Amino acid sequence: MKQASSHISDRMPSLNNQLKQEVELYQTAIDDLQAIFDNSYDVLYVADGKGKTLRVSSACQVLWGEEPEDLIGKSVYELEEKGIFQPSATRIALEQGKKVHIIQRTKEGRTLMVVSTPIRDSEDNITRVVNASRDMTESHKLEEELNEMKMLIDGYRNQLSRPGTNSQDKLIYRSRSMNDIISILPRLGTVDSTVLITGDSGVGKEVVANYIHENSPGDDNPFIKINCASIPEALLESELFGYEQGAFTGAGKKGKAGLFELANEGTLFLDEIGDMPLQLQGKLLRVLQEGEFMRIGGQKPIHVKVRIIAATNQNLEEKIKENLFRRDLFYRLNVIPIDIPPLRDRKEDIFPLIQHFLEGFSSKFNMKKVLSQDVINLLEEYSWPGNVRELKNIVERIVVISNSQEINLETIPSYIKDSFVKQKKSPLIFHEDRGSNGSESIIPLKEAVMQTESHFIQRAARQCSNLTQMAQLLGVNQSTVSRKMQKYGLLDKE
Ligand SMILES: Nc1ncnc2c1ncn2[C@@H]1O[C@H](COP(=O)(O)OP(=O)(O)OP(=O)(O)O)[C@@H](O)[C@H]1O
Repeated sequence: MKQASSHISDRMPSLNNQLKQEVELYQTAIDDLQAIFDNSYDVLYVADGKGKTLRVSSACQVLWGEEPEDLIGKSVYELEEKGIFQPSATRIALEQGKKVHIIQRTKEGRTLMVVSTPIRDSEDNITRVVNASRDMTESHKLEEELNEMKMLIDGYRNQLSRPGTNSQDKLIYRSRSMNDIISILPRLGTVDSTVLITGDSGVGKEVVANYIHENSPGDDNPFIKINCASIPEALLESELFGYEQGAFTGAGKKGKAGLFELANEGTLFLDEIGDMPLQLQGKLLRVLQEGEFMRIGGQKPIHVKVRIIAATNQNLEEKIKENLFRRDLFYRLNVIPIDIPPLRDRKEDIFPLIQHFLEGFSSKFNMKKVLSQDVINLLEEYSWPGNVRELKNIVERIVVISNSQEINLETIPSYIKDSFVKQKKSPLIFHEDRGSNGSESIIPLKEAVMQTESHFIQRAARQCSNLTQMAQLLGVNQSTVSRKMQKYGLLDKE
């Protein structure tokens, strides 16, 4: 025994040396591992089989806003509850007993992709969970921006395919009243003042709105239209202002940009503004005044620069009296009022419109159609309660149903012909005056001749664009037309 102990003591110096070397080796390995731990591209986080934090990279400060010493020793369950990270990858890996990939949000507002791997001992117990967390905040933001762009594109596509847009329609007019209106429109394109277009249904309010946009310098900026009467109130709000994710049951996962966002830097055409619900009128007024609004369920205001063109066929003053339209919104919209007269008050437009639609439908249906003079006279004298829309529909109808190349009176719907019978007036001659007792008044023949001349010259003037055409139509020479126009005060005074 004595011999043996002396033998060990003989070897002590060399054993000490060996141990020292091994300790140094371990120390170097630990230092290397620590360096890898701290400098790995992913932030590493190690917990034990109960979820207690054992070790964490020094970069944890950036991701979770905590120093390593504040985390080490703490349970991941406790940290998750405090919202340091949500959800805990370690907890999920322990629950599922296998490697998991999750997206984690941190209290610092970061988005992490975490791969959590459980390590098992020889008896298959989980002794460690190693998490590698990668900061995805930037790429997540990019993804959100991409989604936003996709939504914008969807919105634009939606608008482009939305039925009822008629930006292809040319604006046709010859009357003085329309000429006065149209002449100011190009100037409106250069300013961003709000325009309110009023007029009966079908007079061409939307065509005028298109014209303003197309004749403005920013005509390639968005021009978005919405009909406030055709969409239920709840839907109208989300269409106009958009919503955040989860704002209401059925709201899309990613939220949605509204038309105000889509129309940014461009024009939003609010058709049938008179039908906008009161609650939304307030929200619209705020956008007009402050240039900002919030999406439904949103917290942060969104700034937009949108030019508003609104249109209505209702009497907004009346609606204000009935407390159905906000007076302050009316004033804010009515900066540039445009009132389009009904077609019956601008008969000079009827013939060029007929010609325009006749050409359009003839070429659309691949037919060559002309109207008889009787038909033209009748259509010119009709009162067009549905205005240009009705005229367009009638022209389409008679082009389609007439068998012959020349469209004659038989093809005209009877309600148009009957309207003259009811009024006891002939579309082919001037209106008959009635005396105070209701009987037809007799006027001197000379005056009757003058009235007839004046009437037919006016009618020819509506159909023709120059004196030569008028002379041809009336079967006289140009100087006669000119002289008679002067006589009846029908020449432009300008
Ligand atoms: N001056 C015009 N020139 C050519 N087409 C016109 C003109 N005015 C109206 N139209 C046509 O008549 C139809 C009705 O016009 P529009 O939709 O602009 O009327 P609106 O006043 O906006 O009607 P509503 O009040 O019912 O919305 C459209 O097909 C349009 O293209």
